[in-house]
Amino acid sequence: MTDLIPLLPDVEAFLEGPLSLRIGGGKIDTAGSIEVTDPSFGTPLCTVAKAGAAEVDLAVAAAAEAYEGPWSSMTPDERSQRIWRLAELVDQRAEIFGQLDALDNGKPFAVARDVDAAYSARHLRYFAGWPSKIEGATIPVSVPDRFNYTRIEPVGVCGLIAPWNYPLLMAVWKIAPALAAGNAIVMKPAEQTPLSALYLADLALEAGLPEGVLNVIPGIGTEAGAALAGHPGVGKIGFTGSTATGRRIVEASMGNLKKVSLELGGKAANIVFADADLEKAVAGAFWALFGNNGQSCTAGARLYVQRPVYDKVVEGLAELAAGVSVGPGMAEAAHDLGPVISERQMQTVTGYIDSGLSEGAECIAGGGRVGAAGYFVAPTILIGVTDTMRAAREEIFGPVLCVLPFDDEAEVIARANDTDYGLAAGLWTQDVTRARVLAERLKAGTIWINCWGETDAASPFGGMKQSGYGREMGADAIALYSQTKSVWVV
Ligand SMILES: NC(=O)C1=CN([C@@H]2O[C@H](COP(=O)(O)OP(=O)(O)OC[C@H]3O[C@@H](n4cnc5c(N)ncnc54)[C@H](OP(=O)(O)O)[C@@H]3O)[C@@H](O)[C@H]2O)C=CC1
Ligand SMILES: CCCCCC/C=C/C(=O)O
Repeated sequence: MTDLIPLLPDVEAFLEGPLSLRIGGGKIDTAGSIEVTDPSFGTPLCTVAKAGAAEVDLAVAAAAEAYEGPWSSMTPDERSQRIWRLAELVDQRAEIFGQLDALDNGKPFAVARDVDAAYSARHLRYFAGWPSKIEGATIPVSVPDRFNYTRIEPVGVCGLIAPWNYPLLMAVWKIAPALAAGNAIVMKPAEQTPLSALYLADLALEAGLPEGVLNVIPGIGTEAGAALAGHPGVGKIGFTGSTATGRRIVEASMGNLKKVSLELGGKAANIVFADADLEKAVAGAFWALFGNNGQSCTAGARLYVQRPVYDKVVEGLAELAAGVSVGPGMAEAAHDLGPVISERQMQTVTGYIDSGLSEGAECIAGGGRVGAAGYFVAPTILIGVTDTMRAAREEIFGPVLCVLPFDDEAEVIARANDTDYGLAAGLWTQDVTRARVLAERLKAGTIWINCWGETDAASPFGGMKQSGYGREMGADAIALYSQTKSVWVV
């Protein structure tokens, strides 16, 4: 029997509910509900309200009212102060957020608190600085006796759709710039992980955001998500999730031609050259995939290793895999990884392992489910993989690393780019010229050189090709949630 961290009284009270929709500053109950599962045990965790199309209408109306009313009439400084205050509250309640994400996502509590919650607070703080810096320009037009300038204005109501892999952080990646640009929000968290977003909506009121500025409506993607994406009152959708769902969102958005930004799937190539600092490269490549249990769009899923160091790298990876500990999100004992998100995801992931093995790959670590309770998959390393195998081409989104040897630079660039995705790529080398050339030639929105997974609220993040479009974070994220107006004066 695993000892579990006791629930904080605030978390117990929150889970007792009602876990209603947060709309217009109020709590709205619904006829239907979502049963949320604890993936660490595969048991029921709680029941939350489920938004349908009618509740999406309500939430969009509440957001529109808040946008037209108190939110737009605040000065940039007043908006800044409220976003900053929200950041402070996220920091102060990091333990609560940590427990909520550990419970419904399964990630280790310490990670949820020290990474997800801490980065979320930092993200909000960065964007809290923006409202007073969103500047238009005076334009040197060649029309005599005319003055032309631009205003950067909010879109209005933004629909934000989040995934389950970083429940709080992915929500905040969108909420923070959308608020900073002056928009009102309807956020739909993933059905598996609605808790931290609901709690954030309560904190937003405490931080002084006017009622209706941040509405949070748990619901099913094909119902509430689709209704939001198709809603004529929504001017912009910010989405993170699968490429397949991204396509559906674009289709649904066409009715009113709303702006859309998409942060989608990936199958990142991570390249270890023979001249790399191997100790760093092996550990870096290991956690590039196994961090967050492989459930990251940026996971370094295709590890290309130059042939002279291939055996040594494989040996190092296997040693690291043998030392990894897995456990329930709320386990008292420190551990590295939790379960995958759901029984369906566990089947998907183990299915990819089986498909790799049936196509001729060899498993040198892990290989399938761990235990009979909860959705645990052992960290799995496949060698003998070829570029054409399904496990090497498709996004697995779980703890499965494919290791592939290569000979020279031109070959590995071509193989790394031979994918429909283009979110991230990385390389390990001590040759600066090679690093510069690969940074140019790899077709991905983020390139990591001698590191992996670094992100910062100030640095743009997003994909090329079918990994999506639009850049979250930094000045680019403000542009995603703004529109430019040109004003002519006589
Ligand atoms: N890029 C990334 O970070 C992510 C990639 N994925 C990939 O997607 C695979 C499947 O995971 P899944 O959770 O189904 O991912 P989805 O892309 O379907 O889910 C992401 C979000 O989109 C919502 N959604 C689903 N269908 C629609 C729709 N038609 N219109 C609007 N919103 C919708 C979901 O709602 P709900 O879940 O409530 O139904 C969820 O909030 C994973 O195995 C992984 O490969 C998944 C998550 C994140
Ligand atoms: C601690 C920061 C992790 C950010 C990882 C980025 C992944 C995004 C995604 O999976 O959507």
